[in-house]
Amino acid sequence: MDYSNNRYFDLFRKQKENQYKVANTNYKGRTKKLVAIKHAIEVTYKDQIREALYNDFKKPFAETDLTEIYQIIGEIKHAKKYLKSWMSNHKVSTPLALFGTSSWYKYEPKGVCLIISPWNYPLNLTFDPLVSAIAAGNTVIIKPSELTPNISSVMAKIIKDLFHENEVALIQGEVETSQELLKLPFNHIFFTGSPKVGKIVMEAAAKNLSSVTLELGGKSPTIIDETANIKSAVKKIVWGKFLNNGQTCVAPDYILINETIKDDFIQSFKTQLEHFFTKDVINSNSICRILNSDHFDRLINHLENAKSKNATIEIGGKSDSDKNFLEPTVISNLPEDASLLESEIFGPILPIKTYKTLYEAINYINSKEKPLSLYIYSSNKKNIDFILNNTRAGTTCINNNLLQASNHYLPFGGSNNSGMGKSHGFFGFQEFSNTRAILKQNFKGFIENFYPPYTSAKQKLIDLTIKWF
Ligand SMILES: NC(=O)C1=CN([C@@H]2O[C@H](COP(=O)(O)OP(=O)(O)OC[C@H]3O[C@@H](n4cnc5c(N)ncnc54)[C@H](OP(=O)(O)O)[C@@H]3O)[C@@H](O)[C@H]2O)C=CC1
Ligand SMILES: CCCCCC(=O)O
Repeated sequence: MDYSNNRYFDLFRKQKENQYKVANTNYKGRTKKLVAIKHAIEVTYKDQIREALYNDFKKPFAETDLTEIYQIIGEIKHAKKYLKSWMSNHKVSTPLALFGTSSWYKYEPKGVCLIISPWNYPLNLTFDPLVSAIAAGNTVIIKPSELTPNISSVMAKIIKDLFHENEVALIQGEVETSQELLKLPFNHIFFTGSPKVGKIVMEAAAKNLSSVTLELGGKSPTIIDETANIKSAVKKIVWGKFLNNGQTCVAPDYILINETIKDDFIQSFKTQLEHFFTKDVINSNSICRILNSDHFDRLINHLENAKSKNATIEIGGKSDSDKNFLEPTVISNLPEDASLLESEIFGPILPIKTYKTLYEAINYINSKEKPLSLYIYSSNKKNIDFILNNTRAGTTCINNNLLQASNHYLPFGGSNNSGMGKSHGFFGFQEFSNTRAILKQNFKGFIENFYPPYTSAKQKLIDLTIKWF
């Protein structure tokens, strides 16, 4: 296939020519690169990162520190701690029939990789896979979102500071840039974004049989049963829902609550919201803005759709289009065809559905696509086990939310429509590695007894081997 007319082919070719030099960097060399990234984001560029994300969509410094910078530092510390083991030869047992051989497997780099990342946690969701890719010994081309230009420019500076373009390069650009890059025969593509675009990426990857990791989104349900500690559940859900103003892939998308505790939940929710953001939410410095007018309009359309179907606005509902601001809003009595119950909300609106029995709640969840996250608030182990055993999800938190995305020992990712492949820690390292099996013939063993010609004596030996070994 001739890629020479592709405007990024020259860069791709340089990385391809450089891939074995990068691949053969030892443990110390790879951790040195990771430590350089850690220093850049927690010292050299920290203020620029904070300012850039504030200028992109008023992300509070505290949230930048916690959900962007800290997440990457944790990922790097984790990789540093375990990379030597991950990179080692992993010996395996030898079956008797293969007597005379020894076997092991090792993780080898996939080669030249592409990372396409979204706008909502741009540093975290670009550098987290980058840490895994570097730990696994790959070269990387990065295409961040055009929708957060300030942080993309800072990330470009960091990458240019630390890497030659034949190892890691960041290309700023629009959708057309992604589409042009997707035509190239990358060894692996790590995409984070919507299921809609995930399908486009997977289709493009198929043309070159590039392997993919798809970190997608979806409607993450939160079940609250009658045994839940309501006050505790509300505090966690208000935090998880309005962190990044609901623009979080693992945010609780909607609530399924036992009908007997709905009113208590609403009352407690109102109190908690005021405690976090005061009554004057629009001027709170503890909540970011909706990214842009497109997303603002999308959310207002959801609200108008709900009102047109006589849904109940339990909390909030006020907006200010000049500031892309929508109050944290809780809505109940939504009909099944309400748009809020159909597409991922990705913003500060929380639909509430009541249920009579757990079966009803589980059947509703299973009528939808498999979610990225499923949350359970309950103090009844039987209920918790029943939900876990009768639903499917990429990740789950019990009596909390979001935290499963911050434990580097856990695999992070979706299932089917919410994604494929996993990231974070060892799982991210594996995504950017090919597991190579190796068997070595050390001395004469059994196997040559089964070579042709197949005499009756050999057939007897084969029968014995199958029966006993
Ligand atoms: N599983 C996870 O870890 C996460 C999943 N998500 C999901 O991502 C979505 C929100 O992020 P968002 O950025 O809006 O997602 P999009 O899918 O719209 O965009 C993701 C990336 O793909 C690029 N892109 C957009 N359209 C195309 C196209 N037609 N061809 C090639 N590339 C394209 C975007 O570029 P540009 O922005 O420049 O247009 C961006 O870099 C939500 O669904 C959310 O659930 C978000 C965070 C984490
Ligand atoms: C708390 C950090 C979450 C990052 C990925 C997301 O849910 O969008």
